[in-house]
Amino acid sequence: MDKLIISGGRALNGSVTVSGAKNSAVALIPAALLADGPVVIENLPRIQDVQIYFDLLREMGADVLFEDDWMEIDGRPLKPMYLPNGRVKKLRASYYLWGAMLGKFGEAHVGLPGGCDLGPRPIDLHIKGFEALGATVENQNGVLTIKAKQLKGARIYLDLVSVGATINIMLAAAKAEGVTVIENAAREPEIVDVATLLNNMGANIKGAGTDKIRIEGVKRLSGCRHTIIPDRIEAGTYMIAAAATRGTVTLENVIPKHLESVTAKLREIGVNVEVDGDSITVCGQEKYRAIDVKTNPYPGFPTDLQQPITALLTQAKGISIVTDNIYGARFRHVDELRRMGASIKVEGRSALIEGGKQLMGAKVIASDLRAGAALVISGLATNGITEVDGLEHIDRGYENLVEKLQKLGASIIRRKSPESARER
Ligand SMILES: CC(=O)N[C@H]1[C@@H](OP(=O)(O)OP(=O)(O)OC[C@H]2O[C@@H](n3ccc(=O)[nH]c3=O)[C@H](O)[C@@H]2O)O[C@H](CO)[C@@H](O)[C@@H]1O
Ligand SMILES: C=C(OP(=O)(O)O)C(=O)O
Repeated sequence: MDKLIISGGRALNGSVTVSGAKNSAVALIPAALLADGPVVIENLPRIQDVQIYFDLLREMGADVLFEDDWMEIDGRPLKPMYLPNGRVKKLRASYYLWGAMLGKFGEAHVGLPGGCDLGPRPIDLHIKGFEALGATVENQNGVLTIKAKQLKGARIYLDLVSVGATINIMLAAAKAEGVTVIENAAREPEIVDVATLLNNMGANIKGAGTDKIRIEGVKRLSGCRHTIIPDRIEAGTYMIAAAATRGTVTLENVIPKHLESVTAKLREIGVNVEVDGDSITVCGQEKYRAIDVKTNPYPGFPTDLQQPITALLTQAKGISIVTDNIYGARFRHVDELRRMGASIKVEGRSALIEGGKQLMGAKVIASDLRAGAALVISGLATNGITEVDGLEHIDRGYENLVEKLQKLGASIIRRKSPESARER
């Protein structure tokens, strides 16, 4: 397997352009299948999750072209085929094929998804949503068969705020008969992005970005062009990396509003953050304060930056408490940070970090995407050599990570395994 080799202790300096959002991309691609015509999606990140989706669409028989940062998708040749596992297990967002196929054909046969192992990731709310729209849902050996003669709009209250369930219901309801109202909907920017695409395709969706979304079903959706929003999680990762290495980094192509919770928490730690139009400059400082961080649905602090900010807080003198209210077991990075000398205790859904100790380079393994980001940040900020294994997780969500960090002055290389060197 490939590894990252980081020679840490150098400040990151310069500017970095943020890519299109992973969690939008992987929802917009299946959404495009609902159109009776070609949809062009621009600003797509070149990441593994997008590549897997591209391969999946080809496997399903869609006409699809993927060049540079855009993809043209024509779902007209598609048939409601059986997708039990294989690629659908390689990413979380294959769950959107349930909503997209159900909305398009009135039936879907798609296996349970994969994605980051963050502890239990139930799908009961997705099922509840499809059933409320009049579908039957059967789980046969890990494959969901979802069917409806005619999807009918309904009022659906989500017991928990769920990004995936909110988007899946929007996909299924866009062409349903009548009006669907999602209450306690997720408000993440990626939901607004998906609603924007669907509306450009001819859907009638109001309220995306609030906790009440109203979808009036339409008969037909057509092709259009859409540009993906910037990835707030990628941006947040570089903001935290700049702070951890005491560098000065400007992030270009961001929507600062999407990063307000991150900006607020970095300022509380003592990092200087300046916002200017669609760029943010982060200026690291010598000394940091220990703080508490609680993850919550948007606009709260994102769980996807919980692991990276934990890495930064190992440098803040005192005790910080990081609580993950979304994924209470998302702490597999902690053992690896301990290997680097961090003093962190996990109690329930919180990590207690005794910061201010000098970390050291070590051989560590990324157990999931953002654990990988946390380990890279620690490696960059720590004197000595850090080797990060488990790159298949990092590749799922960060476009050109090594190149972007090298441009900021980091000493980081990807060492190819003999197998992957042979493949090239
Ligand atoms: C592809 C994608 O967009 N992934 C994101 C999405 O994941 P994902 O869509 O899987 O996460 P959800 O927003 O659905 O999960 C939020 C919470 O609801 C719970 N839940 C969810 C669905 C369900 O049917 N039942 C249930 O109990 C989950 O266990 C979790 O505690 O949102 C997460 C929370 O912001 C992010 O970490 C992921 O990066
Ligand atoms: C958890 C994440 O992704 P996924 O839901 O795709 O596994 C993530 O992006 O941090």
